[in-house]
Amino acid sequence: MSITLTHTPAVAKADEILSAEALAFVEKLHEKFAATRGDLLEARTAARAAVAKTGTLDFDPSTADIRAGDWKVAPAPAALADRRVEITGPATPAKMAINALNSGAKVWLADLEDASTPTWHNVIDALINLTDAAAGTLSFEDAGNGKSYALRTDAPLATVVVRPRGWHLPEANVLINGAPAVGALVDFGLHFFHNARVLSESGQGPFYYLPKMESALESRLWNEVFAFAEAELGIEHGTIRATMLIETIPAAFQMDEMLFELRDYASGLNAGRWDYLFSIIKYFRAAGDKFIMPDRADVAMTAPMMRAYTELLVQTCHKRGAFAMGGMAAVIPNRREPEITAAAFEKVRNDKTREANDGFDGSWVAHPDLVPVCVEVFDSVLGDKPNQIDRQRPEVSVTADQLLDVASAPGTVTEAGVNTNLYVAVAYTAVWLSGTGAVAIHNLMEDAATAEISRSQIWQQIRNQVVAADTGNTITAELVAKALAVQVEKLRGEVDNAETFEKYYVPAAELIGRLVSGRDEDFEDFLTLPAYHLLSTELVTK
Ligand SMILES: CC(=O)SCCNC(=O)CCNC(=O)[C@H](O)C(C)(C)COP(=O)(O)OP(=O)(O)OC[C@H]1O[C@@H](n2cnc3c(N)ncnc32)[C@H](O)[C@@H]1OP(=O)(O)O
Ligand SMILES: O=CC(=O)O
Ligand SMILES: [Mg+2]
Repeated sequence: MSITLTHTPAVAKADEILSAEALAFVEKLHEKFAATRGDLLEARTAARAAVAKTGTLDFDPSTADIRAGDWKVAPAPAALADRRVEITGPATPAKMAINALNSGAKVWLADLEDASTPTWHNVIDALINLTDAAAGTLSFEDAGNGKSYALRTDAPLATVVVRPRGWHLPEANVLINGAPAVGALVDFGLHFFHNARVLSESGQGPFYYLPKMESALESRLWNEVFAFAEAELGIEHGTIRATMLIETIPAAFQMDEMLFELRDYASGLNAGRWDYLFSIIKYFRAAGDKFIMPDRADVAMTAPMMRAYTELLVQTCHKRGAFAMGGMAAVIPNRREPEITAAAFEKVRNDKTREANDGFDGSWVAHPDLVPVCVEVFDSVLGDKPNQIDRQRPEVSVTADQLLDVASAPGTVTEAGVNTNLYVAVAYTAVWLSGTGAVAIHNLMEDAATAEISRSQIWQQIRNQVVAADTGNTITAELVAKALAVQVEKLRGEVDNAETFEKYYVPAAELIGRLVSGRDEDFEDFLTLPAYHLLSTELVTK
């Protein structure tokens, strides 16, 4: 094996993160696990192809004993016993990390995934910030406005739970035997190497959120990675805790199995609603009318299929002694516009109230100003208790048909929805290419998961010749091409800087134009794969 860095990022302390010992550890992880990861990615394609043939999915009879068995996951460590509010956000720039740690949330999901563009600079700066946070030394001076940021000492900081990249993403700046490294193993490996011991000794721990998994075998791979990593660094077995996102449709059929595979490490499951919707569209994109998703703005968590998903998640988690974590309401406040903030608070309060009443143990917010809203709701349901894991849901009985009941979701497909999707998909992709992985667009948080819905919906609508409810027009490739041109011109008018527009918006529009075509050969498994190719070749953002 040989490991090579193609660039050294211009970040202070990069050399410490990329020390020879740390890189040797990452190399070992690759040696042992990269091939299995490759096989599992191929298995994803085969699994989806099987579903495309039958047009359905079901619980696996061969794992019925795991679903019926009486077993529990490892107990929660004290630092993760109360997760009533979790703030999510990127770990770079450092000011965002500090704002999240200081926000009053119990947990900070430090995101190297949906909310992060994996430029080499971002990856390394995030890892440096996380390492400084673990050491308690993180601080930041904003050169733009002179504002200083420091970790608060008057109240507890949020417990850090790091979300590495999903299994699919490569890391082009680390070559192992000449091939790009696995992004997830770079993120996890470097974070664990530098922080596992210091976090464990300070009453926290090496805690992770695991995204976008599609099968229990992928959880098994993480289990093996964790056991190996602990043994390699002399950390006690079972120190790591992992919360898995249930954000793909095949994973919804394997919640028990995924917890079982990671039972020494599992802390809970999270209902990652945005990627979940994307995954349903992706899986059933060519399966006809039964699976046509209404406009993104219409799909609510109260839709029958989303109720089935969240009810099953809470029931499964609590049966196994695991946390059930709620998801993200995408509305965000605006400090300059009180009416928008009031509307966001109201929507988030409703969303969290439903979750807390359903039995979730806590939930996510995207912005510091939403922390008190979520706390208030969960306080009122939890009372003195740190969580409600003891609340069993024996009355819940969810079937495969209910999980797949897209047809009963209220809402329609409209041309207005197509236009919004095109606008958002291009604008988000451009911002992503410029190095920022989450952005507010029209008072909604947009990240990789929400943008995936936007672009995949249009592909599905073209492919299935959906008729728009507002205009009566059939959504065709030609109609979308014209609509895209209009949205791109709108964006051109809104972006002040012509150079920025040419550099990021033009390639973003070209990419989205291809991805939405409705042709099989243009549907990419993840928007971020071709976008990352652009990033690491043509844009070469370091
Ligand atoms: C589908 C999923 O996976 S959801 C999880 C992944 N997505 C995310 O994590 C998105 C998290 N949220 C964000 O990134 C941001 O809130 C955005 C991009 C949506 C909006 O950010 P901004 O436009 O900067 O919001 P705004 O101007 O209101 O921010 C006010 C302050 O709060 C800070 N802030 C906003 N959101 C966050 C956050 N999530 N974490 C930490 N600080 C934050 C800003 O940095 C800013 O700080 P400052 O006053 O010190 O400069
Ligand atoms: O990661 C969360 C999601 O909703 O996607
Ligand atoms: Mg997600």
